[in-house]
Amino acid sequence: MIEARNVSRRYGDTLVVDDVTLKLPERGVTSIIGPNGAGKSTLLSMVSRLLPLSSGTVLVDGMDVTRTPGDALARRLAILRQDNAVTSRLTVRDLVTFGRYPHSRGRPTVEDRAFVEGALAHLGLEPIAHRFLDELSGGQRQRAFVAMVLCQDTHYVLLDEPLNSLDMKHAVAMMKELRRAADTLGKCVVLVLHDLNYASCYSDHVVAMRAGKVAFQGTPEELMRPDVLRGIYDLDIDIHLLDGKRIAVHYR
Ligand SMILES: Nc1ncnc2c1ncn2[C@@H]1O[C@H](COP(=O)(O)OP(=O)(O)OP(=O)(O)O)[C@@H](O)[C@H]1O
Repeated sequence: MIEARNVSRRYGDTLVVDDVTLKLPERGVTSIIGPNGAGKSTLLSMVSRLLPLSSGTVLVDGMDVTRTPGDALARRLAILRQDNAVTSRLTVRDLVTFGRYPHSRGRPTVEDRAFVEGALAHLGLEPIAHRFLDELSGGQRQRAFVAMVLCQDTHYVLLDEPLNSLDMKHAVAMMKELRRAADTLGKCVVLVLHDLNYASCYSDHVVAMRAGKVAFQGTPEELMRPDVLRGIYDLDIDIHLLDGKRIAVHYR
């Protein structure tokens, strides 16, 4: 389980994550939503130790992330960051193979290669596996990075805005792939999302952040109510029931 205890992060005098205490479900898909600047990425970065905590503790399966050796954490938890710049010239297959590093240490086995080919196939990357990352569109590159993260085959899969740059077809395919990872492989998938309707249709649990604090936690059904959403976004959002799913409409 991922557990944050009184976690804060400050920049100068500004608290951007403010005393957050939170337990994330051990399995399934959890979406973190909330307005720009609410602290979602900062929280995810602290959970994955990309960013030091100003105070508090993050535990992953009881291990304090600040004291756990990097390789031990990398075998339990993988993260897709928002800024996926790569400087060296890598092909898609090289990048995805790199995801196996915590297991292969740079010497991929037959099993590692099978994971790579599986991840390429699941994300529809086979036709472009030989292409260099700097020859790809934004959405193709985003899918390659997600494949790298999934290839790490960790129990905890953290993704900061995985739908960035994806068209509707690829966004739906990505969410189905993440659901598959949760449902058939039993993983814990945690993602930062801006689109409420993807959060509503594909999550088991939703955490909403606002101004550095957890403003709401619950099921999509509990989230998708105009009064709850107004409290998170300061916006009038209508909810419509469509095929049993709650759909938000905010255009007026
Ligand atoms: N290096 C930094 N120095 C100063 N302030 C920062 C730094 N990084 C982030 N912040 C501030 O911390 C706050 C939280 O940022 P964060 O990226 O966690 O928000 P977010 O909820 O992920 O937002 P978005 O939806 O826009 O991606 C913002 O006000 C941001 O300006």
